[in-house]
Amino acid sequence: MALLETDAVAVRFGGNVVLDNVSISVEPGRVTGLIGPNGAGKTTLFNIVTGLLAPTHGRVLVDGADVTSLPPYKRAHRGLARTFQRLEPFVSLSVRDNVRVAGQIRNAWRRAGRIDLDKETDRVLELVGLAGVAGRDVAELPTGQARLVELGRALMTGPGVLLLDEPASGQTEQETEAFGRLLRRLASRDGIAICLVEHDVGLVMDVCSMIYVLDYGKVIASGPPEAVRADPAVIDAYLGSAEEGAA
Ligand SMILES: Nc1ncnc2c1ncn2[C@@H]1O[C@H](COP(=O)(O)OP(=O)(O)OP(=O)(O)O)[C@@H](O)[C@H]1O
Repeated sequence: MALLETDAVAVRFGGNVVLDNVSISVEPGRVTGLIGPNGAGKTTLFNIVTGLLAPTHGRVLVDGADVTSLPPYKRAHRGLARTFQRLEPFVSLSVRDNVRVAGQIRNAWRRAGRIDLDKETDRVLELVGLAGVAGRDVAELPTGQARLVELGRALMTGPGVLLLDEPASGQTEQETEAFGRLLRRLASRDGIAICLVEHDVGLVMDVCSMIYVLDYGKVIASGPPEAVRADPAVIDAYLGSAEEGAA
């Protein structure tokens, strides 16, 4: 069963329809891709899912429950976590403290099942590959590693659903390969339902078992990577130029 669903979500800004009848399902244990050209509405959909923006129509369901009218923090309590396209680390803190602070917040929410902060911080830093730079000031890190700090913070909340907005941008090729392995592991081993917005088509095709393609706010295709990659409408709207750009 899907852990996250959007049901016929639509949003309009003034007269501008930015999302139209968007229904997606994100299942635990899988990486689900959300791709499409710039301005297609991917970040807007994340904003609706996390509660930063209210849809004009439609619903957001987490584990079958309608959360459409819940504020962002209540959705976070239900296991939604997100990283942002624009990095927003706490620049005055070390890598370790950036990650640890998210665990403090988690412990403040959950009376039962509080985590051992130091132990969990160590585990997450190791998992995302930042143990070697834990003491560094986060402002000194290159973008690729700074993105891992964001991922580490999201993981400290113990998410059931993880929404990642262009997490590989600014990563080197090697970093992206390691990142792909990490995403697969988070899904298959920890059972997290991951939704990945990413312009690195190679990464998306590699890690996703299901992909939705948005164009001008509409889902124009969905399915496994092979089917999406071969779909003429997708090639026309996005993959032709995205893959040329990446080559
Ligand atoms: N608050 C807002 N008010 C008005 N228009 C907005 C607002 N937020 C987003 N838009 C518009 O909605 C459209 C979708 O933007 P969005 O950022 O969701 O696209 P995207 O698919 O994430 O693009 P990218 O790949 O460039 O990140 C764009 O045309 C954008 O200008």
